[in-house]
Parts: sequence; C-alpha cells; structure tokens
Amino acid sequence: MNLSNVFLKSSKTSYLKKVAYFLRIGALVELFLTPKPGLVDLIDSGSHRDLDFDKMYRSILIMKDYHDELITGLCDGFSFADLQQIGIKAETRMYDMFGTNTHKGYIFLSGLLLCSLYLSDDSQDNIRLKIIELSKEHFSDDKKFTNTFGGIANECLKGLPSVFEEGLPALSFYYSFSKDIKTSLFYLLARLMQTVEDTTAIRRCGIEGLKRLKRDGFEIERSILLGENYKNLLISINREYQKLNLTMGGVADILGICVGFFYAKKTGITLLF
Ligand SMILES: CC(C)(COP(=O)(O)OP(=O)(O)OC[C@H]1O[C@@H](n2cnc3c(N)ncnc32)[C@H](O)[C@@H]1O)[C@@H](O)C(=O)NCCC(=O)NCCS
Ligand SMILES: Nc1ncnc2c1ncn2[C@@H]1O[C@H](COP(=O)(O)OP(=O)(O)OP(=O)(O)O)[C@@H](O)[C@H]1O
Repeated sequence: MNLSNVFLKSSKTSYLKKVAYFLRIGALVELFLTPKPGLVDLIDSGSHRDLDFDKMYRSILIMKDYHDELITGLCDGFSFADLQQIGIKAETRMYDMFGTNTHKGYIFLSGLLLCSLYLSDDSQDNIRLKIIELSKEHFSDDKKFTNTFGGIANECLKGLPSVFEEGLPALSFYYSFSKDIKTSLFYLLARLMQTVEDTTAIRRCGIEGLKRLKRDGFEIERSILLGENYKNLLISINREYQKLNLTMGGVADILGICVGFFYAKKTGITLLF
C-alpha cells in the first residue's frame, strides 16, 4: 500500500469513528431523556420488565467494540456478507450479556449508516440511495422480514425517511428558534410518535397501539407548541402505557440516530448535509 492510500485509510477510519461516537451519544441522550412514555429512562423502565437503566447504559457502551470492528472491516474492504456477520455477532453478544433485546434495532441502524457513509460520497441523496441498496440486499432473504407491517425493514428500504424527512428537520426547526435543547428533544419525540411505524408498539398492542402513539404524539406536540407544562402530560401517558404494556422502541431508536447526526453536525463533522 502506498503512502497516500495509508493516509486515506486512516482519515476514513477516524471520520467513521467520530460518526460512530456521536451515534452512541445519540443513544445515550435518548436513554437520559426523561420522562418518556413506555420507555426506559432515569425514573423507571416504562413498559419493559426485562430492561433497566443500567442494562441499557452498559449496552450502549459495549456498542463501541462493534462499531470499531465494523469500521476496521469497512476500511479493510470486507464484503457486505462479512460486515453483516459482524452485526449478527454484536446482536448475539447483546443477548449473551443482557439476556434480552436491549439495542437490536440500534445495532442494525447504526451499522447500516456507517456502511452507507463509507460507501457513498458527500450528499444526502447518495447516502439514502446507499441505505436503500444495502437494505435491499440485507432483506432479500425473507427470513429477515419478521414483520409484515412497517417496521425497521420498511424504514430502511425507503432510506430512513423518519430520520431525513421527519426527525432531523423537526429537531432543527424547534431548536433554531427556541435554543431549548430539552424541549426540542421532546418535540422530536412527539413528531416521531406520529410518523414511525413502530413494530414494538404493534407487537404489544396491535394496530390500536400504533394509533395510540400517533394520538398521544399529536397531543404532546400541541402542548409543547402552546407552551403548556408538557411534562405532566408525558408522566400521565407513561402511566397509561405501563398499564397497557405499550412501548415505542422504534421511535426511541430513530430519535437516537437523529440526535447523533444533529450533534455531529453541530460539532463540525461534515456529514453530507
Ligand atoms: C434487521 C433486524 C435487526 C430486524 O429485527 P426483527 O426482525 O426482530 O425486527 P423488529 O421489528 O423486532 O425490530 C427490531 C428493532 O428495531 C426497532 N424498530 C421497530 N420499528 C422500527 C421502525 N419503524 N424504525 C426503526 N426501528 C424500528 C425496535 O427497536 C425493534 O426492537 C434483524 O432482522 C437482523 O437482520 N439482524 C442482523 C443484524 C445485522 O445484520 N447487522 C449488520 C448491519 S450492516
Ligand atoms: N429507552 C428505551 N427503552 C426501551 N426500549 C428502547 C429504548 N431505546 C431503544 N429501545 C429499543 O426498543 C427495543 C426493545 O423493545 P421490546 O422489548 O418491545 O422488543 P422485543 O424484545 O423484541 O419484544 P418483547 O420484549 O415484547 O419480547 C430494543 O430494540 C431497543 O433498541
């Protein structure tokens, strides 16, 4: 390998490592955001008897090994099939360490994003096309399609519209005029509750569960825009979700990705848009 190739490889590695770092920060910000209906946060485990704050926190920290391994594989020119094996191994490690699904969705989404960033040039359209291309390859095997409605597969096959068309614009919009990051994050949560086809909600409560997320997301957004005390609303919705066993893991995952990108951009990492 000549000197310029060595330089190119090390600059790509450090770029992807910075992005991966911010994706983990996004997951941490999501976890710390409190109160969140149905989800694990600083106060309770929402509707997740098998999860708690400590497990979720450690699950995010151990994602670093997975991201590092994936980035090394990418920069060493591994095939997509080999990169997928790295993702599957990370999923297995997660189940072995925590005995449950702590971050299956996030492992997949963050891995897909890192692969797509590496393989595309600097424009949002190109990264989205790459996400679609890789997702088509990943989900070509019907066995990986466990859900018939919405879900992470459809989200990825459309190039993450919940991130690029809904989440990032919503977060930037609210933050640009309020400069209030906490309320901006709850505004983002409210918008994503209305748009993400969350299969964790469907599995727990059927289509009624998804409709409930949309209705409550609308109410939270309304309350924020009217300048009301939206925290009490979030607390009471959390109590109701606990009774119903309703949750929204997909909304949480997409929120984490949006926050990761938002902070990466704020700290000056050129991220295509
Ligand atoms: C794609 C995977 C994770 C989907 O898992 P599964 O079929 O169980 O889907 P499921 O609907 O349960 O979703 C998994 C998780 O995604 C999140 N999620 C749910 N709905 C959505 C949504 N609409 N958008 C985004 N995330 C969502 C939730 O956190 C959920 O727990 C799985 O099939 C897989 O292929 N894992 C291997 C990992 C891999 O190959 N990684 C390589 C990356 S390059
Ligand atoms: N703060 C959070 N609290 C709970 N779940 C979260 C949080 N952040 C992300 N998630 C995602 O939600 C998913 C967990 O949802 P859930 O427990 O319903 O899935 P499951 O294990 O597939 O289903 P079940 O527990 O009903 O068997 C994880 O993939 C996780 O990534």
